[in-house]
Amino acid sequence: MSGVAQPAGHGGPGRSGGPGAPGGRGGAGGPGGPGRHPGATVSEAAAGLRAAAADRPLLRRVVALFRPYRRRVLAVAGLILVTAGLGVANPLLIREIFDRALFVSGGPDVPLLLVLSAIMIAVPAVSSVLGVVQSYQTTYVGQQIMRDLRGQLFSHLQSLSLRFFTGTRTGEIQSRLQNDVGGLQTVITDTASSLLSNSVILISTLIAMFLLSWQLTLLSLVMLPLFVWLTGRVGQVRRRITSRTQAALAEMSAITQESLSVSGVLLSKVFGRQDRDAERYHRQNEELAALQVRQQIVGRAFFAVVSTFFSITPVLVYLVAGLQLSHGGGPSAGTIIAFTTLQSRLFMPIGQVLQTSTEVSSSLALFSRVFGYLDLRAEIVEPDRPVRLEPGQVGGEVRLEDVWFSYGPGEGQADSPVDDEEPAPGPAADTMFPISRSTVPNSAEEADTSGSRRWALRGLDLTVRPGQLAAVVGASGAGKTTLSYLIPRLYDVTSGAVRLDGHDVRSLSLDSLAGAIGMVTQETYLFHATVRDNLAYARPEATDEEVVAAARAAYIHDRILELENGYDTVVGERGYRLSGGEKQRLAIARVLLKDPRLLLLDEATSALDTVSERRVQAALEPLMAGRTTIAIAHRLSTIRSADVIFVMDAGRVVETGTHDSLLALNGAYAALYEQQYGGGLVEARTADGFQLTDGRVLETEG
Ligand SMILES: Nc1ncnc2c1ncn2[C@@H]1O[C@H](COP(=O)(O)OP(=O)(O)OP(=O)(O)O)[C@@H](O)[C@H]1O
Repeated sequence: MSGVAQPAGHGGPGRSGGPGAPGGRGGAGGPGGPGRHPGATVSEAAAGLRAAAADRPLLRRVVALFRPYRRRVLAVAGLILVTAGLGVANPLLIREIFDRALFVSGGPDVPLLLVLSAIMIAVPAVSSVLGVVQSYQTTYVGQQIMRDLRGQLFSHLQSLSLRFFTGTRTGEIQSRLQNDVGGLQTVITDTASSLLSNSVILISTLIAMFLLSWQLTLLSLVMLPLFVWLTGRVGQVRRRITSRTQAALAEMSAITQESLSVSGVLLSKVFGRQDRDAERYHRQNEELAALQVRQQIVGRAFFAVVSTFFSITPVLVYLVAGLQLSHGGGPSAGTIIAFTTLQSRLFMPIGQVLQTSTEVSSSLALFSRVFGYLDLRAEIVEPDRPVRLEPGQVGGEVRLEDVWFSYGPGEGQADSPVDDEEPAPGPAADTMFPISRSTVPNSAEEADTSGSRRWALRGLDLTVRPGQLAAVVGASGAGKTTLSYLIPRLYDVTSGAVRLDGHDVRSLSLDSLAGAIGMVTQETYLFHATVRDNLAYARPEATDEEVVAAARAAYIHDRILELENGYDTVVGERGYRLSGGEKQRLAIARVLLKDPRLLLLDEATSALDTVSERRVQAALEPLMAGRTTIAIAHRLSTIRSADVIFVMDAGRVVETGTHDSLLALNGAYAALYEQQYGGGLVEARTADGFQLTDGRVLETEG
């Protein structure tokens, strides 16, 4: 079976990077993924760098992101070279001013002083203007790349099957889209340009210093190893704290998503677990606050050390220059001033280059997390030359042939490594879905004992002819919903085939397949938008009259008119302002508007009260008319009027027939009819009782 997969070795989806991570350049926690324990540091950082070096393909991929913007990138590089180079001009000019214009025999050379001063004013002014242009270009390129990545990621995630979404926490997906991609912004805009500009500053400063005095330059470099060591150490500590900060941020975002969503709030209120959720949140919150304090302090301590170096090194230069002068040689006053000015330009770039190099591995980790999502293999893909079903020509025959389906080795885990997955059957033509029988047990017993897979469907065969109403009945967990998911390819079969009008659904174009099928699921999802927009989602080009006609047919029109703003009323996210039955009727109207040839209906009566139940039932009648309907049936009337009933048990169809023929069989269906429908007395079970077939209602207590 194929599956969406995440390349092994990258941080799991449970952790997110965060641009909010203070002090960090949005770096993630290194290739091992954040959230690692503090402890090993030098070897850890070294391993990170080795991993980064080994990650050539990743680097190439990162570089490829810049390709569409290469002209701008080149322009930025040019600007960086110029501005960083200009930086050494002023210190050198200082020497000229001191030695040639100010302190010369016969008094200052005023004309030269004016010329040099004018140049000294012009250089920083030009440099600043170029700096602004450079910032604009860098930010622009960074933002474009982020936009591209976000767009790609969003579209790609949309193309993934339900398997991915059932196996991944929503908070985590959001975190990758926002925090990880967001975290890359600083990496893209800052890391590369800061590496380049600091390198240029460093090299140009060193050259200028050597030109002024090689002896004093060597003296300045004596302190360097200590400085390098210290910077590296601080970098490691900061990186470790950043990793933990990101882990805390990701956890907090997942907790927020879980406990502050409508369903989450409902659940915690009903179970009285708000305190526990709050405590979990507070724990992470506290850790985050403590980590941020540490991060600030480490950063501050680092700058304290850097400024101490700044203060100390000129003193050394003065001392050595004094010694040289007392022996009759030594530099001029202008040289000393120019030299110490240059010196101050030396340490900051060294520190930043070192810091950037440790951040490179973090940045790569962040990239690999984003690429990890982009690399998740879309399970549901179109063949190269898909068959298009023209809307008017769909007959509506559905056939399942020896269908086996498992939610996967990881029980719905979308991001298990690719290697663990079996190869997907290549979708091409109808006859091109050979499944190695070795992957499919010969019998359910074999499947049971193999232990490696739980089969939700085991060798299902069924045919629903065009225009038929097929009822699927069976105990909870029998596989009814799963069966309905395979027809619109929300999942692909593990083996066997699902055919629509004789075409394997895997050979059809995805939009024509979606166009042919309408689905009313157990849980109705409504967007945070107006009633009209929610209805028109099915067919954006529908006229107002068509929308109203669909609502009327679904017996929801009058209720809509009672709402505050009628069709323009905004229904809350997930439609919480409407009752379950009203939402179902809206969902029915939505599908009516779409007018699909094939209807998949999950009749969820247990969430309705008896009054809504009757209304929904009335709404369903026009919906089922004139199309092939496969109903996961909970209403006796649906079952009785069905042309064919499939009785499912443990992933198999155990009986097939009409109501009468199945009763005569006196098997599983007859037992279900007796138990669930009181031998024909009960029409449907609802949240508050039983709807009886003679129209009466039996309310259960409580
Ligand atoms: N996303 C999933 N991941 C793993 N297993 C799943 C998933 N969804 C369903 N299952 C399992 O597959 C089996 C069939 O489930 P399915 O939802 O199709 O049953 P059902 O007959 O529709 O039940 P119900 O009437 O309660 O809705 C069950 O054992 C269920 O636990």
